[in-house]
Amino acid sequence: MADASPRVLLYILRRDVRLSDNPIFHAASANLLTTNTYTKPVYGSDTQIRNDAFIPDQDFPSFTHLLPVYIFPANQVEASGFIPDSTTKCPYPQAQSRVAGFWRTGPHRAKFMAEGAWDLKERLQRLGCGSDLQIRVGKPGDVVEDILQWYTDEKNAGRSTVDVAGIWLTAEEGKEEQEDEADVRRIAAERDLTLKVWADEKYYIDDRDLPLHDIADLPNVYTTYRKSLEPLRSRPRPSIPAPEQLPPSPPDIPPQKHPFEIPNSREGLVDALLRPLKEDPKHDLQFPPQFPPDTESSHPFSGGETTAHDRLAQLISGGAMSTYKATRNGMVGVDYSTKLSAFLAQVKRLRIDFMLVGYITARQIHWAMMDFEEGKGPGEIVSDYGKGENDGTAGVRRRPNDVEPESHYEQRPPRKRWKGVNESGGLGDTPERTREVFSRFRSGRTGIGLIDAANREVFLTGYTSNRARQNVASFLSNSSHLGIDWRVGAEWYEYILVDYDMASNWGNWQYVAGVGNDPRQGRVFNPVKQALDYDPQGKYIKAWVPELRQLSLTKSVAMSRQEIDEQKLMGLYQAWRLGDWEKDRLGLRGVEWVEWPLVKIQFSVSRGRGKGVSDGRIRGRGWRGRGRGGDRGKKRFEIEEKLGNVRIADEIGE
Ligand SMILES: Cc1cc2nc3c(=O)[nH]c(=O)nc-3n(C[C@H](O)[C@H](O)[C@H](O)COP(=O)(O)OP(=O)(O)OC[C@H]3O[C@@H](n4cnc5c(N)ncnc54)[C@H](O)[C@@H]3O)c2cc1C
Repeated sequence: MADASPRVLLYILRRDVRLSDNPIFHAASANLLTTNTYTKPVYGSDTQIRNDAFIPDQDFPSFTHLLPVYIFPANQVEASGFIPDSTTKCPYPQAQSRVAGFWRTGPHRAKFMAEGAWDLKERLQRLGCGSDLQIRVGKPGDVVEDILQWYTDEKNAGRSTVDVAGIWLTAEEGKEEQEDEADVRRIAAERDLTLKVWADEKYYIDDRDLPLHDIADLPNVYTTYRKSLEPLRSRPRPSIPAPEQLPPSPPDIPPQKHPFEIPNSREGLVDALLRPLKEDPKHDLQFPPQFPPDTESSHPFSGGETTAHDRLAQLISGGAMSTYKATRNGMVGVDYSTKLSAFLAQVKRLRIDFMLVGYITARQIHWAMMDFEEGKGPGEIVSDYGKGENDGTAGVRRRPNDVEPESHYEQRPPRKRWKGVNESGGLGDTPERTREVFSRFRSGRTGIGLIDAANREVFLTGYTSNRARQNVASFLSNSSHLGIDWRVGAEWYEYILVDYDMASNWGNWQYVAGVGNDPRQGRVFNPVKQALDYDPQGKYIKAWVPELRQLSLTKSVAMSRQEIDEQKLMGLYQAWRLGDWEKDRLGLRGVEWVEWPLVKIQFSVSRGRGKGVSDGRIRGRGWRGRGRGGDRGKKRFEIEEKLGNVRIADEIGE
């Protein structure tokens, strides 16, 4: 006779917090099929299933129940907010960064993660098969140990009949994640339990389809690698549909171990994550940015698989996906770029690949675009519907993503010297002064309009465009500007970004700071020139630096003809360049970031052979980058830069 004891499979979720395109949930659902407790779901006719990924094999333990557990890892997310009694000490060290001591997860991402976990909990509950997500906090090894020990104790005491059948989790290659995995592996071995670490099934292009035999064959340059994979449209494997049934949660569920308590609402979860951040004055700035009136966040989304798919549908049916190539360098509004990064980023990821995985997968985005290109599904009113790959969808497939493992950044030989926040970088700098400068940088009070707008935006919303990030990273790390240790900037971004991803963040910072795999060295962004190019009417700067909103940027040149006043524009880009009369009028006389900017960039726009400036970009001699040559003749301004012997970059990567 079959053993009637419930046999529970423990599934430790990491950054695979979604129901669809999730190989483990799919396999657990397939396990139901093999144990014939329910009828096989009928999937849409075009949906192929990744048979080779999840057909139960001999490694699969037999189980009757599934216990999905999502853990807020205590080394990355501050756990003390889950302790209701403020006199009890948290058993874990504070989750702070190594160089500058920031919290590793700031308020925007903490909220997004809580929302995402809660969304999955509700999605599982809505299946109506008794499945549910358990949320825990701690070191993953400790949480697994506690769960297993609790079942052993309960069984020994005759209070439960549940046996643990095995543990499943997905592989991750970050250093910390590998240590967690090693802990779980050891614990499973000590208890003679089956552990299955699932191979990564979630990349845009599956490992098995890469044209490489060995990681050593990987080109150093991203573009070379990407070209080796063209055409991208034919590459990804089908994604996996969401299961319609799962094994139920076990009858007995271990509680969260003392001293932590898990709130039983989404709001409670958000509060617990935010409490330590609110209570710690250390990261308070003297002048923290305030949300400007009438400015809207470019990233108004909540976390989770549900919102991710809503956003994807909206991008396709609203046409933004098709216009992506033309708009992706924008900075104002929700639709100039996809804003999918935060949904994708809830996974740590290491190797070079195209996109990240979390609440939604790159494959899912790809297949939604394929449907659109082939005239299936939503988007009928968009002109490109059914007409194959267009510039926009091709552009999304090609987003660059050259990354490097977090563990490597400290091992890189220092090719440059930077100012340090804890000790001098050996440049005659003092840490106190560097901290002061860095504090003004974070507050958006450097005096450089584009940088200040970007830093205020990211502080207030957790998001800023790729264009802005490139400028900010260059401004902080480059010796022509602030020359501060780029790792401090990367840690700040780790804290503040809603879409922080280890690989994308550290990889991009390395790249911009000139310590990455970049065939061209010595890139410096001139944020004034960049503002001219990408914010020619000052809309972005005015949105986030409201002190400058009343600055009129036009002048009359003839009856009823207005022209951009380049002197005023230069004043918007660097307020120290405003005349005293204008400063008085705007109430900016004596204001630190106006009168004493951290950097003065000598940059002028002088009339060339042509005349006037249109509402488009102003271009200068020697201009490189977007639309190279295409606008020649339309705008005739000459731009003089006096940044010394440095190369000015317009574009990073592609
Ligand atoms: C200094 C710096 C730090 C960054 N930190 C992060 C980070 O922590 N997390 C993160 O996801 N992105 C990071 N980026 C990359 C990029 O800025 C964001 O991915 C992008 O702005 C997110 O907006 P989006 O989803 O609308 O992008 P889209 O332009 O719509 O691009 C689509 C997707 O492609 C990927 N992508 C786009 N650009 C890049 C890029 N340059 N590098 C890597 N992936 C890219 C993202 O997954 C993005 O969602 C960083 C860039 C810089 C310069």
